[in-house]
Amino acid sequence: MSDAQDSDKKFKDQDIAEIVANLTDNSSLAAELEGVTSIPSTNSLFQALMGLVGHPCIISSSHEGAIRGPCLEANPPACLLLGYNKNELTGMETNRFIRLPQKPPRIPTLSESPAVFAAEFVTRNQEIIPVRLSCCLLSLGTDRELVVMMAENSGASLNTERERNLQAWAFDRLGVATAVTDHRGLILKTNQAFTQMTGMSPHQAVGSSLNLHSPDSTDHNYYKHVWEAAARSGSWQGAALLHEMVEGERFIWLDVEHFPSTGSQNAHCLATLKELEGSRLSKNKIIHLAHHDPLTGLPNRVLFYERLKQSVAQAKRRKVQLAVLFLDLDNFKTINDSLGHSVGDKMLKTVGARLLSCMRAEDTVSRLGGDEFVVVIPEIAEPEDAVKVARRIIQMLSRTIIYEGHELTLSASIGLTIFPTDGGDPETLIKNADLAMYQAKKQGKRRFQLFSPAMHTNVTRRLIMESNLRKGFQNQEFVVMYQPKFDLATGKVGAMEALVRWDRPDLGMVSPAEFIPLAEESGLIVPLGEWVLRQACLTTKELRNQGMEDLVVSINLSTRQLLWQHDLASMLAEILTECELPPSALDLELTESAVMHNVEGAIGTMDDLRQMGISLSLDDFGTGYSSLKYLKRFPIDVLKIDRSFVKGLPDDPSDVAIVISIISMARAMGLKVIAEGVETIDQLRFFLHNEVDEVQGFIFSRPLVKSRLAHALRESEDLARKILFGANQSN
Ligand SMILES: Nc1nc2c(ncn2[C@@H]2O[C@H](COP(=O)(O)O[C@H]3[C@@H](O)[C@H](n4cnc5c(=O)[nH]c(N)nc54)O[C@@H]3COP(=O)(O)O)[C@@H](O)[C@H]2O)c(=O)[nH]1
Repeated sequence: MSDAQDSDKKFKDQDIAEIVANLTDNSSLAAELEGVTSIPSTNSLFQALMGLVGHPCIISSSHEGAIRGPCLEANPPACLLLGYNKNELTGMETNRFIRLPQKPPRIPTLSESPAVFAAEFVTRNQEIIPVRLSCCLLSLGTDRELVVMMAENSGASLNTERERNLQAWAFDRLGVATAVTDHRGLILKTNQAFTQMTGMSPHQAVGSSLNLHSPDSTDHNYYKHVWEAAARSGSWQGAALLHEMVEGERFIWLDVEHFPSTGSQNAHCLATLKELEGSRLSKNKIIHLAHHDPLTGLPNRVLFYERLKQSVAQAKRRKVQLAVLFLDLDNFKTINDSLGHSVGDKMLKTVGARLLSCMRAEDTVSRLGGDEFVVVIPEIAEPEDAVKVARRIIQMLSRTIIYEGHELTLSASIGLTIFPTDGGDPETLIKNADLAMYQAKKQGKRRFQLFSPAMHTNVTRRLIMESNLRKGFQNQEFVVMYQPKFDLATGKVGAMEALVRWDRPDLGMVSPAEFIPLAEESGLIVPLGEWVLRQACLTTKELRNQGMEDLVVSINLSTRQLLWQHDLASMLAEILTECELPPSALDLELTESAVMHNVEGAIGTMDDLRQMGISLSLDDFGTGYSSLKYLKRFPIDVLKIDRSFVKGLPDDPSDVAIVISIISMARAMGLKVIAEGVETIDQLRFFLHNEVDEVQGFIFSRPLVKSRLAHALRESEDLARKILFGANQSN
């Protein structure tokens, strides 16, 4: 028997009533519970109560009246907030997911009012969530004690309590059977309609999987395939066979929507289950529905695996080669987002039809979901045959499609694997084809790529680096350095740019150029970026307190932060308030490529930030699209000339021409101009002569560590004035 079960047994009914009353201030419920004499079992009542409390509730071991030891019980809201399922949380040391204040208050017993204090939850993805913990101590009679805690999220960005309650209430009363699951399909929360349909109580459901099978019960990995497909494509729809608790088997229509991870939160899924009435649909029709993509009519992921399995077995028997082509459309999301889903659907149907038209009857063309298609050629004489097919597909797809007045051009990236060289089983063949497709994308899209084993080494290296990056963040190995920007008119430091570094115990300082792209890809950029923002604002406040009253801090925002972090503005407002800084103390540097990634989305966020009073700089200007059409629309204050153009100054005529036109353009638009990467006195003269507002570069100062920063900034200011006025005079 586990600790948790052991301790549950020892709860007294009166204790439970008191816990509820203490934590939820619901004295009438407590009174009612005290009066109940025929409670079926204390354990089930306790479980029900834990499920009823809308806030995250946790029961942990205790030592000398403090929260210490493993977690014994956690309710669904706690699992949801922390990103773990119940089985994972039970038994986990509480200090892994709760950070207590340095001096936590004494935790009183049940007969007293609960202790209420600020603490932090650390989610599975290392996101820190500030919470208000209400705790009381429950003595088990012997020398054992437990702590019962209820958390309220104290983050400013959260909705009001009423809104949260309303959402929970609405979810529970939705007429459709619905479950929130983790990314693997483990249930975290269900509603009343779900209980009615499946016969599974919330207590039975949470922590387990849906009892779903393929309609013909043949595919044992059906559940896994469905959740994988939803994760890859954003959603999955199809028929399934539900094994119910009470009534046996039933056909249902399953719709799984994937809610992506934000880097600070794990991915979740929303599964809705609807009746598929057997009387109206024949079993054959249901089986067909379960195996075909409703949009294109092509075999879906389930049938594709089935066919690939058969083809591989046949190729083994006949000792022939087989080819798998994994195809992903290029920039499909942009088409969907900009022209709407009906245009997107039309494109997918066209792709399906075109693929079918260039394959033979014995080949399998299937849609795995989203914009992913796979082609299996069951027999080829040599790999070159598959290469020819890949070329034909690329050519065929690139023919223009006219739809509702839009002239659309499609392209795809294709990864190729050959059986038996690149894999002896369906899973390996498809995994390696996917890897090769990823390489084709990286190399510029609209191309194909044959798999090579070296791709694995690259991926493994990337995974190791990603895991090190996460560990490094947990172990606080990151530091922020600051590089001053000098006002050319006064020689004073008007601003400083915060630049993050990874100080690895084994390798020393690692440049952000190496780890920021990986942090972006893995989603770690969100918590890391927030940490940089907080550190930089705290440092700026300290410097302002030490006499640099108008100092501004520039902080780099990555693409992901700008475009996908929906709480960016509220998070910035929170940090500024916390650090007691006015918004004018903050300048955000956005790269041209980040902004161009999604122009409309970026402009929306930029407008919000500008309205808050935060200034915006366009970084690396000139290295990307440099579209004047867009530049005019961007709500920015500063244009930063990229150091790649500064490098050749003042001798390289192209650099001179580019930099002078950037400066005149910025002037015409009323923007401030900053030059970065200024290293030589000649470059400085050039910018003085061309009346640039500020410069940043090694000529005055390299990035500085935080200790003695005020002193170092003043020293660099003295040096700048000497060099500047010297440079001015010799001009
Ligand atoms: N999203 C985030 N990106 C960040 C963050 N911190 C840094 N970065 C980006 O990483 C890139 C590389 O930065 P770094 O190695 O820190 O290089 C900066 C300066 O050290 C360098 N610099 C400055 N002066 C000179 C010089 O005279 N010569 C020379 N060779 N290099 C110089 O330039 C980099 C600053 O570039 P920019 O941001 O374009 O102004 C870089 O792209 C950073 O943006 C972060 O926290 N988040």
